[in-house]
Amino acid sequence: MDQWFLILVSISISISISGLLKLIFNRYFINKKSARHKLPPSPQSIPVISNFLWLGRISPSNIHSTLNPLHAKFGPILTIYFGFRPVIFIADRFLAHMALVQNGAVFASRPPASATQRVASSNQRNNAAINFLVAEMGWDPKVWEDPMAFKPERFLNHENGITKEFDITGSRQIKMMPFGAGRRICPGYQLAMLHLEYYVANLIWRSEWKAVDGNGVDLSEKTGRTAVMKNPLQVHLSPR
Ligand code: HEM
Repeated sequence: MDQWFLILVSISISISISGLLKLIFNRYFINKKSARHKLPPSPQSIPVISNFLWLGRISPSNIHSTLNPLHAKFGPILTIYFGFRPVIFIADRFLAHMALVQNGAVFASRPPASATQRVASSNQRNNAAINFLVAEMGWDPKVWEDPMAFKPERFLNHENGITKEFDITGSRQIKMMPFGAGRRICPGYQLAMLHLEYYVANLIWRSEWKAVDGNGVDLSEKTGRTAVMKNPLQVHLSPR
């Protein structure tokens, strides 16, 4: 009986070890060789250990501080392995337009929702998840003058003396993409825009707003699960 038990345990251990070795071999030798020309650059890392460390290092609250230096070094598109899964990060609006609008059909599939993928709009091609760093695009000073300032008039386009609404769908070029872009753009974006405008217009129409200390509104933000006001707005509200 004892002998059979030992034999069974030895067989299970051998199978587990060979499975693990095969996974590592595939990931580091076969996949890397065939994917070298396909996947964007990736930071050098200690095999296996670093892959799992990224899982803890990149979270919604520190995604920008972790990725910014990597983008500065490797460019606007890079690959990070989360465990054995390649995750591609795109921080450039031209690349986003190329992927989501010009090649929309190729990038139209989606993975199941998970914490990191909720950070930004994401797609999946084969086994690689692709994340678009939408906040980076919306803060680009090359596109937006003084991007953090409250200037609602920047969303109005003037063409041949005619004022046109800003194209939030990014169909011609992406300047910001709060609703995604291309084939899988949020189908509720028009309803959402209407609702938001209606909501804000009513708040202003029905009530007078005065900052408590008489100062202006502080638009600086901090990141938690989502971006929130660093110094929350305190106001005196009175009916008009
Ligand atoms: C301010 C409000 C809203 C924002 C910022 C927003 C943003 C988004 C974003 C970023 C996506 C993902 C796009 C992508 O994967 O590339 C999305 C998807 C989606 N949104 Fe919205 N959304 C809003 C309101 C709404 C409303 C009001 C509806 C429905 C009435 C809606 C329905 C959907 C659906 C069904 C999808 C999935 C589309 C797909 O995967 O093909 N959204 N939204």
